[in-house]
Amino acid sequence: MKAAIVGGGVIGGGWAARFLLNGWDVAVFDPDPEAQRKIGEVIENARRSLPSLYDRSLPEEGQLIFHASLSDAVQGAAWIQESVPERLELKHKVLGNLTDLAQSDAVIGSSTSGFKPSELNRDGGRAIVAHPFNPVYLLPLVELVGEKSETERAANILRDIGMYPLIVRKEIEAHIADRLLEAVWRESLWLVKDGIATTAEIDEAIRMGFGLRWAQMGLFETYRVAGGEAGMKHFMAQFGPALEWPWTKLMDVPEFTEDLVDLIAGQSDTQSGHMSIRELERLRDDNLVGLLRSLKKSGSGAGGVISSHESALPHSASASLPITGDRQIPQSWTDYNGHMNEAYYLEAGAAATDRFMELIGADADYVAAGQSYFTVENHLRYLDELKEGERLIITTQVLEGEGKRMKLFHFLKNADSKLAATMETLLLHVDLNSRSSCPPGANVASRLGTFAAKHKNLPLPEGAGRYVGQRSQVG
Ligand SMILES: NC(=O)C1=CN([C@@H]2O[C@H](COP(=O)(O)OP(=O)(O)OC[C@H]3O[C@@H](n4cnc5c(N)ncnc54)[C@H](O)[C@@H]3O)[C@@H](O)[C@H]2O)C=CC1
Ligand SMILES: C[N+](C)(C)CC(=O)CC(=O)[O-]
Repeated sequence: MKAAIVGGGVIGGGWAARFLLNGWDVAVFDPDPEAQRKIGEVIENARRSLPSLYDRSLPEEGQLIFHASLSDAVQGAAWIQESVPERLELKHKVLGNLTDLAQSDAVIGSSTSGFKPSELNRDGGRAIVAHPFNPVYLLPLVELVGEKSETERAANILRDIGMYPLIVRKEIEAHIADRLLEAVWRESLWLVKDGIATTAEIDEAIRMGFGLRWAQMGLFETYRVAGGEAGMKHFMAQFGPALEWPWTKLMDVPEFTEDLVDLIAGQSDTQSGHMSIRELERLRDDNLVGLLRSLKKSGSGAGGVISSHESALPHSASASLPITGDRQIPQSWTDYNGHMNEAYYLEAGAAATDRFMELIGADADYVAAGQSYFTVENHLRYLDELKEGERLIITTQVLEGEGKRMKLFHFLKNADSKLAATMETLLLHVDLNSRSSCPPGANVASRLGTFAAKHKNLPLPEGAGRYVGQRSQVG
């Protein structure tokens, strides 16, 4: 599949990375002579962060091509994303050209933060609004506005690349999220202008408090909980009157005088000027990956989107030993020594055991029906360093698979097939109701038996059966 990115700045670069890392070929058209360098840097950031959200590998990267002509860029594209600056006359010109050049079944999306489809298409265009959030390669939300069947078609494509399409029921300036953001932005500008708070203090007010809540429950669910046992009605009775006092400046907009711009830009330099924009982007991305990975555990908010995208990604396969893990090492798995922390070798090995259980039919349904395996012993050997962003591939050999016992040997290798660790793990089959060991069901026993019989012909892996501190036999 091919996507064409028209305008490759902050947002176009993010779109390019999102499509590319999900296996699409990407063609870019942007007259800026620096566009290739800038997009290259955004894609580098995306490569170190997006795959770290997943415990499976993403599809192989597509091809990235820069074109000097708009018609070459859009030729054969199934998705065309316009991300030129937010000026209506420019959007009209570009979207008009795109309507003429695009293949008839291509989705044409506009990244516009505020214009409505009826404004964008005034000169005969056929674009829908596909409004993303920065960084586009990590944040799933895309607000879709436009004709129903077109937005539904677009939503399916966006889900396939791990995004969360939110179809907006009626067109309105600034859609949903930017209306909310603008209210916070407007109030913040007043607080700085009136000398109430600095940019740094406002950012602390957000990130030390409600910013943390919003990522996992949003506004209404958070306030429902804040109403205590009496819930939303009590919350509204208690805080409703304050809306009329009012606490806020509502629609007043402070004039962007030179003084106000200097004040805000100066405070922002004091607050964050010690880091370059690229460094700030990497800090933001690492934090987002950590937050999103936590949300993934509970399936909350954007974490649920990543889990459902992950479950649609194919597992890697091999002819010899089964592949039970194929993933990128997230930055959050590394430690003060600059490599993957020992605890995460166990996490990766445990995930490989879970995957092997699925392969023999001891999957989520089997567990829900009351049977499972418990790990009773592990032996991990740390043989080589693994670094942030490296690919980790795990294969598994069955050493024993009879009756209640299942002994597995996981090989943890990097992309160059260098062995970084081994994990030998002994599990017992259990009845989850009685919490005691028992033989597995016939299907699981048979599938495990097939693996065990096949792997019996393989040599015993070097290191199998070792105890802690055993001296090396070599040399
Ligand atoms: N920056 C943000 O936080 C967000 C921006 N948006 C929207 O995305 C769109 C783009 O914004 P940014 O990426 O921030 O702007 P930007 O200024 O970073 O990038 C715009 C790019 O468009 C290119 N361009 C200008 N004229 C062009 C033309 N005729 N054909 C092709 N390329 C052209 C420029 O060279 C530049 O690289 C706007 O509509 C904006 O409202 C949406 C979500 C967030
Ligand atoms: C400031 N902005 C209106 C361009 C912001 C957006 O449109 C969305 C975002 O990523 O914050």
